[in-house]
Amino acid sequence: MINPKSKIQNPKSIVILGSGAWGTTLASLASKNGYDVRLWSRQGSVLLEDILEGAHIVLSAISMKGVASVVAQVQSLPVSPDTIFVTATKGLDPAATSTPSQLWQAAFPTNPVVVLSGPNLSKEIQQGLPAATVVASTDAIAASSVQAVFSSPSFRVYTNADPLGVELGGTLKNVMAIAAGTCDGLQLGTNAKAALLTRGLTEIIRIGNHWGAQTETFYGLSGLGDLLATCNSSLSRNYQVGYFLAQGKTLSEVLAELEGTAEGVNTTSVLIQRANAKGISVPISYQVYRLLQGEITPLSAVEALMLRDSKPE
Ligand SMILES: NC(=O)C1=CN([C@@H]2O[C@H](COP(=O)(O)OP(=O)(O)OC[C@H]3O[C@@H](n4cnc5c(N)ncnc54)[C@H](OP(=O)(O)O)[C@@H]3O)[C@@H](O)[C@H]2O)C=CC1
Ligand SMILES: O=C(CO)COP(=O)(O)O
Repeated sequence: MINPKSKIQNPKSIVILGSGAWGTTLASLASKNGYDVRLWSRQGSVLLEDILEGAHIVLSAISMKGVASVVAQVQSLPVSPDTIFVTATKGLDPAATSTPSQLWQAAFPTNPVVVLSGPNLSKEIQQGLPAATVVASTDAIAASSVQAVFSSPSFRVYTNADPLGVELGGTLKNVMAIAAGTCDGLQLGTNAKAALLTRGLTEIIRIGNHWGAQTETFYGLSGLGDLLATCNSSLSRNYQVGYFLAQGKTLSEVLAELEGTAEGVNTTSVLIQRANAKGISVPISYQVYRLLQGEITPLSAVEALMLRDSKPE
């Protein structure tokens, strides 16, 4: 349902929370478009309350582990009811099995909330390579406003009215990226990779539908698009986790050497918790879970998937 509650049609002032790889990249895109962009980090000297003053758009690029606490901090401060919140986090909250946009919307029930997600490896975007993304909201005006902030000749932004589907596509593909990295690390070949990604997408859609997202969203940029990008790129931290596990490293060794956040590790646990509670079949995610828990080797995960009971596609 379209719920046009946004009153800001021409935002000028953008605050970006989180100065990691993605927050910095998005700040640069909006700055190049002439917006007044303020980047906040918990390690910086500027107070959150000062930086938020007068913000038309507040975009969170905080990794999942920090989202709930940052939401609570922002909620304790005076924020205009017209401020548009944008979330670019690709994770699931362990405590509530909520998505980041659900956390923001619960804290700010009358503000517009927009999800930004797509096949967006930040290093490529920083190099000015062409890319596309999706901004999704039940508030069409808010989504269009955010589209204008980030659109450029090298960054094509589409709107979408299924924020949950867009958000879950970007989040759940991280589990498959760990599986894909493992597949490549074991040198299982192109057929295996194609089978993995195709069945992985089926699994993502099954979970997404159960959660309330629309099937067609997962065939778009934020679903299939991000699945292809992340599962085929050594730039992806989630892919790297799988790849190095297949090389025989332990998860702690891999995470110690990893540059930035691999959200898929936590997402896998939250997903399995939810799938078990709701009785959803998630065979690939379950093997990723067991691999991350150190319960099985990469090769035995492959064997477990291949030896499942025969079934129709
Ligand atoms: N990098 C990419 O290519 C893309 C990333 N994303 C998603 O964006 C999110 C961020 O990713 P990325 O920027 O790469 O990750 P990074 O690890 O580079 O940055 C994470 C950011 O979150 C901040 N943060 C973490 N915990 C807290 C907290 N408790 N309070 C305040 N700030 C906190 C970090 O602050 P500090 O530096 O102080 O620790 C840092 O600014 C992830 O969900 C990721 O999946 C989405 C698309 C592309
Ligand atoms: O989400 C991403 C690309 O769309 C980034 O992937 P990683 O978090 O695995 O690096």
